[in-house]
Amino acid sequence: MTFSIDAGLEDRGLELQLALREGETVALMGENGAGKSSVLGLIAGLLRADRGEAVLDGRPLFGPGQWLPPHQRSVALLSQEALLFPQLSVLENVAFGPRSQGKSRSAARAQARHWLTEAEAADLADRRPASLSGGQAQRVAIARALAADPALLLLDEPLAALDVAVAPVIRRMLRRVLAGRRAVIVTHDLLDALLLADRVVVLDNGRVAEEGTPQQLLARPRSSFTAGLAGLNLISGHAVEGGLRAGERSGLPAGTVVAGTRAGQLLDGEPAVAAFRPAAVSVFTSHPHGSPRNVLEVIVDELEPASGHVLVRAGQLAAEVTPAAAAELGLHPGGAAFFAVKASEVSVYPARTAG
Ligand SMILES: Nc1ncnc2c1ncn2[C@@H]1O[C@H](COP(=O)(O)OP(=O)(O)OP(=O)(O)O)[C@@H](O)[C@H]1O
Repeated sequence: MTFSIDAGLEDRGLELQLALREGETVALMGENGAGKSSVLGLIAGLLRADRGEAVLDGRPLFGPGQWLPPHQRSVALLSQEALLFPQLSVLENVAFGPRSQGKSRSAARAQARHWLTEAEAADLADRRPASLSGGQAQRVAIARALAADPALLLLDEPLAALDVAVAPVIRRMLRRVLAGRRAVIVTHDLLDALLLADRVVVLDNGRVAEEGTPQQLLARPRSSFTAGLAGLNLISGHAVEGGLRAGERSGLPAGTVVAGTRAGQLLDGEPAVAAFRPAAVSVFTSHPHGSPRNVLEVIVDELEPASGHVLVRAGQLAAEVTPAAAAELGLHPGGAAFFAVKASEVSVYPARTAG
């Protein structure tokens, strides 16, 4: 029992392959505009692909000459906003799915009560949507999505519109109901990925840039997006003996070689990345000649307070210094600086996941 999609949608720049195992929850992440919501739209049947197909448990959702309308797909889409039917009670909202699948009124209601209980919203059964808080409405929306017994659940930033105080409670509930369930969750939040997903797929410009367990991506990020989540500096380029020759997209002067320690199988000339912690970077305002370290000349973009430290941002790089050091060095946006990092602090590994 699997789900797979291999499809393209030209005017959104989408071109992707994605497959889910039985019971697997995948977090779809990436910068704004990377195409995450469009992928959900294709799967749910709100958008039509220009090419390709999607198959859910052996049934084509769409493909050459095939098109299943959204309500026949056994796919439920939950968005940021709960979008409940305002004229129906909470119980009727949740019973709507089973009822339209032909269940009797009493069976549909029993199923609705079950899922309201699962979503920790049983006490809201008789309320009208207009009287619910954002968190309560989202619980009801989750119960409604599950009550339809979808073969695939799609969640588009389900916690994004919620109060910061409510989101953790709903996240915990989602963790329980998503366990062992096949789902795709679009999120910007690392916590959602860590707590809700078995696997993370990172989209960049409509294509899969990277994938792995949340732990794998955080330990060895391969895109600027995941490096940002992991709080690491990332330089992309090609492996050379003893390190990495920075590529054009690194923002470093052409030909810059960053010395580092190889992690994993890597051949010279292979696309690779170098990763290091901002805390491993020492900052100087004049060139630290004679240093055995990598020395990168940068222009400071901004200084950002970060829990007891100051993050010195320069292009795609960051260094962590103490507030006293930032003051002493006279660092300021637009000023030149040198970032020095020991080769032993720099991990160099393949830019692509093996396999
Ligand atoms: N209704 C639309 N009509 C045409 N193009 C759209 C529409 N919505 C999004 N796009 C374009 O499709 C591409 C993918 O957008 P999409 O909303 O899927 O990305 P996303 O990763 O979900 O972004 P975000 O994190 O900002 O929600 C972008 O180039 C976007 O400008």
